[in-house]
Amino acid sequence: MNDLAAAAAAPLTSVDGRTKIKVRDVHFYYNGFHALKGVSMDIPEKQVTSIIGPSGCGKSTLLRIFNRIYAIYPKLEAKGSIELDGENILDPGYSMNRLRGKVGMVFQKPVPFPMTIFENVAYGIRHHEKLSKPDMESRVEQALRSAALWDEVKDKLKQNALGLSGGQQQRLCIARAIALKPEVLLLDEPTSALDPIATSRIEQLVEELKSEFTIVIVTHNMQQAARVSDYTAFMYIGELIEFGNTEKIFTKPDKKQTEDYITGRFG
Ligand SMILES: Nc1ncnc2c1ncn2[C@@H]1O[C@H](COP(=O)(O)OP(=O)(O)OP(=O)(O)O)[C@@H](O)[C@H]1O
Repeated sequence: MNDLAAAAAAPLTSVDGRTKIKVRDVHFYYNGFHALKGVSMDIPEKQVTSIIGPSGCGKSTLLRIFNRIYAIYPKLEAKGSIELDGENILDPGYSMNRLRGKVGMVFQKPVPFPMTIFENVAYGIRHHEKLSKPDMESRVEQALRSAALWDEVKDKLKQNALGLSGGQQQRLCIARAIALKPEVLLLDEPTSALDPIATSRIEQLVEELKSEFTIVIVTHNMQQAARVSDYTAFMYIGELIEFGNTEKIFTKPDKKQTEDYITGRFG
């Protein structure tokens, strides 16, 4: 590796505490289109890291690489390395099942399965583990409690999940992800379809969940990034421009592009 390549592969900043995901010189191609260009960063364990930047800059692409969801599509290609606890998840030898067990994902639009509230949470667990009925019940309860939904649904676990409000459905999707006991939780604009009250509920939940999970959140909402995250990554046209402590990024960023974006001068 020459000096330039080494500099590109180095993290833009180191983080306090332990690194959970080490991203190094990651490039991503959609059918030849170069969507991520040499992204490197360290994502700290049990902290919230947000990814911000204008539309099309590659936020969701980066997030989706963390659970290799692209692997289900032909002609999509990732290069570089993403070490999760020291092992490269981009290595084809890293099993998809193992990765899905360690990294959970919640999407922009809540997508509950058309089944009961209980089954929505139990369904995924059954694919990974064989639990007795009481163990399953307590696991579902625990996941719903962690997702701050238990009190609202405990008397209607047998009702169809599609009858819940949008905010409740999103918390159900979070419960479904948590129930598999992942170590990393990826949230792709989890509140963009929600009203302000449901949004603030999810933000509060993210704050609570970080004691147990490493959280990476993509958001269009800069106030949200400032409120919920410990670290922020600012991306622009496929490149990581700046990564650092959220307070610093929002008050004293090093790069002019970051400052222009957070002060609303572009994007
Ligand atoms: N399936 C795809 N096929 C081809 N190009 C794609 C595909 N998905 C995304 N892209 C392109 O890759 C780039 C990054 O897209 P991505 O969705 O990661 O951006 P984003 O920052 O998450 O955008 P937004 O904030 O609008 O959701 C964009 O130029 C986009 O047009």
